[in-house]
Order: sequence, then structure tokens, then C-alpha cells
Amino acid sequence: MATTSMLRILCPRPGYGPPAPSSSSLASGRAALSFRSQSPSSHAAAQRLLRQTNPTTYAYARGSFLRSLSTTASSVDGKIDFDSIKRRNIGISAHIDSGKTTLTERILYYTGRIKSIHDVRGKDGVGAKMDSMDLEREKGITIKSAATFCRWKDAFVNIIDTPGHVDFTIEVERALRVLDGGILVLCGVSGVQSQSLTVDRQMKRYDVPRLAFINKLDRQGSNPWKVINDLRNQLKLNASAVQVPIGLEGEHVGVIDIIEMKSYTFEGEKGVTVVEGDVPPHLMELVLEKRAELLERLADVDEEIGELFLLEEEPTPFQFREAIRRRTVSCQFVPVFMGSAYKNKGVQKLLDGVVDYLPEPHQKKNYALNRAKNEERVEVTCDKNDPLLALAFKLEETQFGQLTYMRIYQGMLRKGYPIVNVNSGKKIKLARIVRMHSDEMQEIDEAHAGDVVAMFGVDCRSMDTFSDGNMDLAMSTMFVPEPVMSLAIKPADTTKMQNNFAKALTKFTKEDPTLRVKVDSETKETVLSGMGELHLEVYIERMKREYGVEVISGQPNVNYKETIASKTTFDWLHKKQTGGAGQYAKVVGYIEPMTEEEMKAHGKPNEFKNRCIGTNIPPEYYPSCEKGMNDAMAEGALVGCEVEGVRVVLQDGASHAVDSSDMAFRICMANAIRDTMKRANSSVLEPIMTVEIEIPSEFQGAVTASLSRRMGMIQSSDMNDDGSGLKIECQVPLANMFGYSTELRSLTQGKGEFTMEYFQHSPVPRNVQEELMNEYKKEREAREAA
Ligand SMILES: Nc1nc2c(ncn2[C@@H]2O[C@H](COP(=O)(O)OP(=O)(O)OP(=O)(O)O)[C@@H](O)[C@H]2O)c(=O)[nH]1
Repeated sequence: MATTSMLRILCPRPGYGPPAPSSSSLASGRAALSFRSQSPSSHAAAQRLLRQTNPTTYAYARGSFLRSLSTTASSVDGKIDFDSIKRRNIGISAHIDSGKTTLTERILYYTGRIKSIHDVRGKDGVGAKMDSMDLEREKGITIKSAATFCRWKDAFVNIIDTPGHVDFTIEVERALRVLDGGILVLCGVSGVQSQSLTVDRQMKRYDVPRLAFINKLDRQGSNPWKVINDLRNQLKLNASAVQVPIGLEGEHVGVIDIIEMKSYTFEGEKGVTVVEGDVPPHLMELVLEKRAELLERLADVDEEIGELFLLEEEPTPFQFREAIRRRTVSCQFVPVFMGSAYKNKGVQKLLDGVVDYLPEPHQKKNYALNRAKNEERVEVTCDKNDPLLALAFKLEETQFGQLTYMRIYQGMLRKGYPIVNVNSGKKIKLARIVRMHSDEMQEIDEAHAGDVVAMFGVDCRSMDTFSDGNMDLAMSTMFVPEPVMSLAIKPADTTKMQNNFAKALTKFTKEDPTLRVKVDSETKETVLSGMGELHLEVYIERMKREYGVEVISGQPNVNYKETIASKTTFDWLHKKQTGGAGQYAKVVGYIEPMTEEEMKAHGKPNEFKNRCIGTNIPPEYYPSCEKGMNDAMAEGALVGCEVEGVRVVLQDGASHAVDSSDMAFRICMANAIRDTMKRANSSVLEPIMTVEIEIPSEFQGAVTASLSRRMGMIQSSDMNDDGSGLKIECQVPLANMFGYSTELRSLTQGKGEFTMEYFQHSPVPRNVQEELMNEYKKEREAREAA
């Protein structure tokens, strides 16, 4: 731990440090530190010169300059000159309970956006600023992503805090789709967990540069070096520490910046005073070792550092920082920061890292698709003077109507001016533009390229693009995972609540593309599908709270699918020519299985290929054949579930001059496929989940036995360093996971925790398939008899 004699107060207080310089030299020092009116390189040069020639003035000017910035932080509401300020759009994402919301709360406090800190599940019962929904505060989890903005030193930062629970993964997906950088938060004890893997995949999908923050270093058993190994081995990231912690567990008081070779402790109430000191001698060896490691990792990806490394020359702090920035922005390096959000350690230095290493909006490459030119990719400019291109990435129903969150990629949005929805062609006049601060809004008149804002009065769907009406460019959309669980629901009082029930479902499905509603064509029940039990439970609760609808629900069911394993031909005739208008259609072709890669490349679960030559089937009936295929795919022949992974190839057919029609071809194709699927080695697929369980090691036997009863396949089992805890990763059919939280609690005296996320659909065992088919058959017969 650093001793007081080594410490120097960064923002000088009376009585500390050397005598103050004169006011004129202080003014010129402040000017050298000002970021306005200077290019980044001349700014850095001026700072270096001042630091070398007059260190006392530099220290005072820096302190006074930083104080002036911290006062402007709270006055972020004033008009900001976006042309002269740095901008960062960042997301905070991680596994459940890693501390994202706790970290965001500190960020808001240190940047002057909130006056006091309230913790998630804190004793004061207030709850964190970003968890504004009652349900979030009651459950102590984040359900919706929430946006806010703040100012840190010379940067304006838009932040989106995202949920960690996999059931709300779409919130992470949409945030990462539109943001320029991310903070991947990791627990200092548990390291990389199942959701860290998912978030990392999502960040890679959208090429999001990121910093890692190892949180909870105050917890017993924390080990940042193990977490960094996890980042390298499990996530395959070129990650290296830029800090070394000062103390761990109860001793954790701060961090050492291994680039500047300075220590920082966080003192005073809520750690608000950042105290700079020298590297404590007992940590020097570790610091030098980690600095050498950082140099080596950077040298692997950065030419300039690589050359210095070969010449055995030490980069200057400036060269280090520039290289880290370059390689972070190009997603080749991940700088790792450390601390404890809850204990108010390390957050201010992480914020410095956001400004130093994450990109300006124009540095992150973004593309639009040219709809007129076969969806050719066009790089967007991020110039406010170019024509508008904005993406509506999130919709939220509020008491004032639909709130639409937009990321502006090019051009400007101005209140009172019209914009055009590229997808629907609708022209809209912008009534209100706001900046969101969790559930509070600040009205603004205009927003520029690179900004994230929200607006009212814009009727659109999630992922619609907006332009000035003169361009046919659309921003690419995001990846939407398939729901894995369904629930039959109905309002408790069908006469009084039916209207609100329908209204709520329409709004919710518009907001959340992973929530689906359909009416079962046979049972006529409304079926709600989503990402898991919690996801569906939250919407049922919201229906009650927001729309006054009590819902009666059936047993949750997993979403089975059907597919085929072999190529099978069809030659099907649909003919009804007795009395009245006749129906005649004939289709000939085959169905065959698609590979995973083919499905991904095609972008849809099934494919229709028309290989007809000639006009045996008149071309105007081809679309009806495709519709017939879709009808058959919506309800498979085995258990009535959706079909996936099937390619239908239409090769030939026949028609009748009078009796052929769209309807005849649609019915013909649907029946042809339903019949052929029965002969094509078809099987039922079930969702398999990756389950991660953390338990004290004495419960290993009981927990593994219960997993094997549930048909779990154990993938790995890792004991922690001191042998007290165990992390088990296994794959288990979702259908066997009902009631697992209660069982795990009783098996481990309440000390075990688990998370799960969708892995893939796999064929069910033959006996299970037969059981499911028998059940389906009985249900159909009972319905037909009734
Ligand atoms: N000891 C310790 N606890 C922490 C720290 N940061 C957060 N916590 C606690 O961890 C729990 C989860 O914190 P949150 O901030 O809600 O975590 P989250 O990642 O936002 O959670 P979800 O969004 O629901 O996934 C809370 O009880 C926090 O008080 C930390 O640095 N140290």
C-alpha cells in the first residue's frame, strides 16, 4: 500500500505542494492544456514542453484546468460545441451481476450527473439511476438498456448500460450495433463467464473496439491476472493490463498506471479525490513485469512499437498511449483496467481510458447498403454537412407516445424539419428531439452525425433507416436470435381486458424483436415466445402493471423445431374438378437438408429455389409456390413445429388453362412438402442450453449427479486456485432445466448459482421424438373430435 509521504494531490489543495506560480504563467499554462483551438499534435507538444520547462506551473495549471472541467461536467445541460469537443459513444456490457449498473452509477456521480450514489439493492431502497423501472429495482437486475450522457474532461460521452441476463440479450445486441466502443466488465473473482463470451461475440460481430474493466477487486479471492489469462485463452483477445492494482480484497485502495509509472488512490467521500503518487517500492517488480508484457503484446500488433522493441528501446508514455489507441480502435488490442466500482476505486482512471483509447465516432467504420445497387456497401461519412442517415435502434412506449432512439451516422436532425423513413417511404416532421438521462429527458433543437438521441412522434419499426428523402441507402440491421421458449396466454377477463391485452402485445413485440406472438392455428390459443422463463415473466408482469391486464398462462414449453436429413423427391398433383370452380396444380422437384453455413449465408431458416425451365408452371404462379412452401414450414408434419434447414427445389409441374390459380398452387406446394417431409428422415430438434454453475466444491458430487439426471453433458469443470469453489460448464436440453434453480438452491444450501444461454437446436432422442409425436397426434384427435 502506498504511504502518505509518497502521495501528491493531483488537484492541489491549500497547504500542499510547492508554492503557486504567478497568475500570468498559470494562464499561459492553462492555455497550453486547453484542447480547444489546437490540433491534437500541437496540443500534446505544448503540454510536453510546459511539463519539461516549468513543472510547477504545469502541475498547477493541470489542477486548475481539471477543476474547471469538473464544474462544466455538472453543467453538461448547457449548449455544447460538438465541433471542438471529443465524443465517445460507449456501451457497458457484461455477464449478469458483474457490476455494470454500479459502475455506471459511479461514472454519473464523478461526472457530476447525479448528486449522490444509490446502489443496486442498496439499503436506502432508492436503487441505481440507470435501473429506472420499478421491476428492475425490485428484482435488482437490469431489464432494459438505458441511455445517458455525461462530460468527462474534454469529452462528451454517450453511455448505454445494458442488461447482463441472457433473456434480454437483444438489448445488448442493439446497443453494440450502434455504439463506437464498449467497456467489457468482468468480475475479478469469476473472470470470463458464459455471458462474457456472448457479449464478446456480439462485440466482434459489430467490430466494437473495447476496454476491459476487472471489477470487484475488493472481493475475497479476486485475481486480475487469472482474469486476463481468461481473456486471452477463452475470448482469444490480445489483452494486457495497463494498470496494476494496489492491494486486493480488503486491501484494495487504488491502481498503478504502468505507462505513466504513477500510483492513484481514490480518497475522500466516495473516492472523489484522485491522489497521485509514486509506484510503491514493493510493487515495482510486478509493475515492470507487467509493463514488459504490455510492450510485448503491443509490439506484436503495432509496427512502431515493434521496431522499438527490436531495438530494445523503451517507448515514451506518449508512444505507448498512441499505440494502444491505434490498436484498440482497430480491434487488435484490449487494454485492461482494474478497480472496484462498489468501493469507488479505479473508475476515474477508467474514464480517462475511455477518452484516451476508444474511437471518435468518425473513426469507427460504418456502412449503409445501397438498395438501388443490389445492397452494395457504402461507407458512411459521419459528416454533419452530408445528407442525413440515421438508424432507429430502439423503441420504447412512454406516457408521451413512442420514444424512438436514433444513432445519426451522417447529417443532422433538426426539430421541426422533415425526415423520411427509407423502409416505409413515410415522411415525418420531427416534433421533439431529446437526450436521455435514464428516464429523464433534456429537450434539444438539433443533433449531429455521430450522436445518439431520442425523439417523439416518429412512427417506425425497430431498425428502420431515416434519410432526407434523396438517398436510397439503408443501414444494415442487427442479428436477432430465435426465441427458445413459449407460453400459451389469455387475459383473465376476456370481455374487459381483451383490448388492452392486444394493445400490450402489439407494443411489446414492436419494442422487442425477440418476443413473438402467434395464434396457434389448431388450438386458437395466443402463444407468446421469448428467450427464456424470465423474459416471458417480465412481459406478463408488465402487462399487469402498464396495461392493467391480469394474464392466465399455461405451462412454459420449449420451442421444438423440425428438420430433414435426406434428399427426397416429390411429384404432387392437386386436383378438384368436380362441380363449381375447379382447382388444378402440379409440382415436381425435391427437398434437401441445408448445412448450418448455408442457412447463415441465406439469412433465412429455409430456402426456395426455382429451377423450372419452360412454362409448364406459368411464371405468375411461382410466388404462390413459395407461399405454399412457407405454409408447410410454419407447421411441420411430425409435431406441428416450425421447420428449419430445408431447401425446396421446384423443377417442373403442370397447369390447367381454366382451373389453375394462385390458391391451387399454394395448396399444392404446401401439401407436397408436408407429405415429402415424412419420407425425408425428418426429426424433431430441441434447444440445448450452455449452463454455467458456480458452487462451493463440497457440493460437486450432488450437483454433477443432478446434471446427469437432467441429461447434461459436462464440458468443463474448473476448481479455483484455493480449491474452495468450482465452475462447471455443461450442455443440457432446455426441456430438462425447468425447476433447476430450486433444486440447485436445495442441493447447495443456497450457495450455488447458475446461468444459462442458448447453444443450439439438436435432435431429440428417438424415444422422446416418439412421445412428442404421440402427444401431438392425441391432441389433434381430441380437437377434431370436439
Ligand atoms: N464487492 C463488490 N460488489 C460489487 C461491485 N460492483 C457491483 N457489486 C455488487 O454486485 C451486484 C450486481 O451489481 P450490478 O451493478 O447490478 O450488476 P449488473 O452487471 O449491472 O447486473 P445486471 O445488469 O442485472 O446483469 C450488486 O449487489 C452490487 O452491489 C464491486 O466492485 N465490489
